[in-house]
Amino acid sequence: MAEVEENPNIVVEEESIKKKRKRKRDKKNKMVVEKEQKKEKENEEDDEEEREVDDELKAEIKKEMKSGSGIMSAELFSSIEISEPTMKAIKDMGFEYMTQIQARAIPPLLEGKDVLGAARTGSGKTLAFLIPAVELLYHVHFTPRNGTGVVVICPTRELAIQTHAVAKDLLKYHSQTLGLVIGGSARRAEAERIAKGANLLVGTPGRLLDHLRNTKGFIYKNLKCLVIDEADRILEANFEEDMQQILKLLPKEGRQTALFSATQTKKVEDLARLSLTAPIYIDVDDGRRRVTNEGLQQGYCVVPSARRFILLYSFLKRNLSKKIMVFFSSCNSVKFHSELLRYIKIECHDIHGKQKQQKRTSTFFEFCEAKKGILLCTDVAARGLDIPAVDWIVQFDPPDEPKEYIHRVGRTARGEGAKGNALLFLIPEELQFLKYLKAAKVPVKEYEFDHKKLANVQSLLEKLVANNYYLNQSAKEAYRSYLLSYNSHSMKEIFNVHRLDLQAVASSFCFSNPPKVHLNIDSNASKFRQKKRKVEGSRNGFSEGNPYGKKGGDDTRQFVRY
Ligand SMILES: Nc1ncnc2c1ncn2[C@@H]1O[C@H](COP(=O)(O)OP(=O)(O)OP(=O)(O)O)[C@@H](O)[C@H]1O
Repeated sequence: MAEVEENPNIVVEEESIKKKRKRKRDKKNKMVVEKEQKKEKENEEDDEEEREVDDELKAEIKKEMKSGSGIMSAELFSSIEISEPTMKAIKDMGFEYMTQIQARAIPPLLEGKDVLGAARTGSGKTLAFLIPAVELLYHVHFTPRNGTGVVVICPTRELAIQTHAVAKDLLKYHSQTLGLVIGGSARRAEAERIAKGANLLVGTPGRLLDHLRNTKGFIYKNLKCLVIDEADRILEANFEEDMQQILKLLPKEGRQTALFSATQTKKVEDLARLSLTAPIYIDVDDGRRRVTNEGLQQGYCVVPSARRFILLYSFLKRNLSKKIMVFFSSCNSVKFHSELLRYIKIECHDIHGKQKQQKRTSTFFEFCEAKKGILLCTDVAARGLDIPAVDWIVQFDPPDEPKEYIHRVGRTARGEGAKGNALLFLIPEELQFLKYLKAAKVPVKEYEFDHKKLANVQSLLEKLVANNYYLNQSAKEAYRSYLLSYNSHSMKEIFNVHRLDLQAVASSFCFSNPPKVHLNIDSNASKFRQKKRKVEGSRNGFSEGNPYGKKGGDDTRQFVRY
């Protein structure tokens, strides 16, 4: 060491090394500081960017709200006064922002006002009426001893089951009780549940009336709120008698009433029956240029009657990886077509009103869970059902009116940003229906299909149906039901059974000739035929002298009228 100290050069050298090291340290520190500053700046920029994205998102939601194209609102559930247990349940469902119908309908309902709510399919109407219903029961401290405080009426059993399930989730952190009453299920178990006290009761009209009349211990004198889902349907003729009786039995004094639907009724006579008090009419989609969802691509194809099934078969075969619902006009037609498709190795589910409820329910849940598959159904599945991720809605038989078309296609493209497709089959005679769809603000494009690409299986199918007794019976019933439901179509000027070419109709049910079936077609038919003949001649050969529409001496078709 001494040697080192004595050597000035070395000392100088040490000094310079120290300086160098210090410079290096300083440089390093400077770099670290600069790096940190850069990072801070970047963070600030990120924050700024996030704020901008947030603002953009909010602006987007607001813009959508204004333009009416989206279903979401910019309002948070937390911005309205909802109890903690309900709020917790909503959080569990994963919802933060309200949909537009929820933002507009929940506040007046919470205030106890009567509401008529209209918003497109899949826009969250169920929670719009269930949240205030649950809040009402909670705030008036309903206990099982008080009986039923809220009744929710749905037109179909599956919809009631689904609404009951949503109510169950919403009541998760509440002490209030819940009940479900639907036709086709065990009446006694339902009665026991009611007698124990079901504060919120969901049901279909017939079974509800049955319990109101016959179930001992059903306390409904404390009813505070009546909700009618798919109100326009419930107030239609089929439910009229049951509804009249239900409304007679339920208390009116101090009762709140809420009506919801995608196609809301405005008929004064419907509303008068419900004794509404200064109802608030909320139509979220008022002024929108279309009534169906943005993400829904809709088309129709014109197909000769005889080729309808072949087109359906070819379509399904090409889309086996998709989730598809096919609508028919009768239970028998669903039954036959599902049997036929299974025979020719196309797996499918079927749901219709002639099945046992247990089968209907299990099919419904199976199809809900399926990633792909085909469900053949009647209009029993047209309204309200929230089946996840349906790709295609095929209307093999036309709906009774544009309103039903809207509900059917509403089973796809549900919720914000969802996509879906719809295909309507029309025979050339039915093309006028498009005019009515247009008037109802439903945008449909023509989808062309290549006739040459259709499967060449007609004669094979005819052989199959001719040689299989059960399939043959089923086909006959389906053919008959098709004609009967065609005859009862509400838009008779378009869907006129007397204009149908029966030979062609029979072909689509895989018959080589129209089968002999018993029909009970209205007597106005002959008047229509006479009138029609004068105007455009007889297209299908019906006349007084030829009541079965035979097409000449060698016509072997059999068609019996009663
Ligand atoms: N606030 C929300 N945010 C996000 N999704 C929601 C919200 N509210 C409801 N949903 C979801 O939107 C879907 C459609 O809701 P819902 O079944 O109530 O529609 P709807 O308006 O009753 O349709 P329809 O007219 O066909 O009966 C459901 O899957 C539901 O869980």
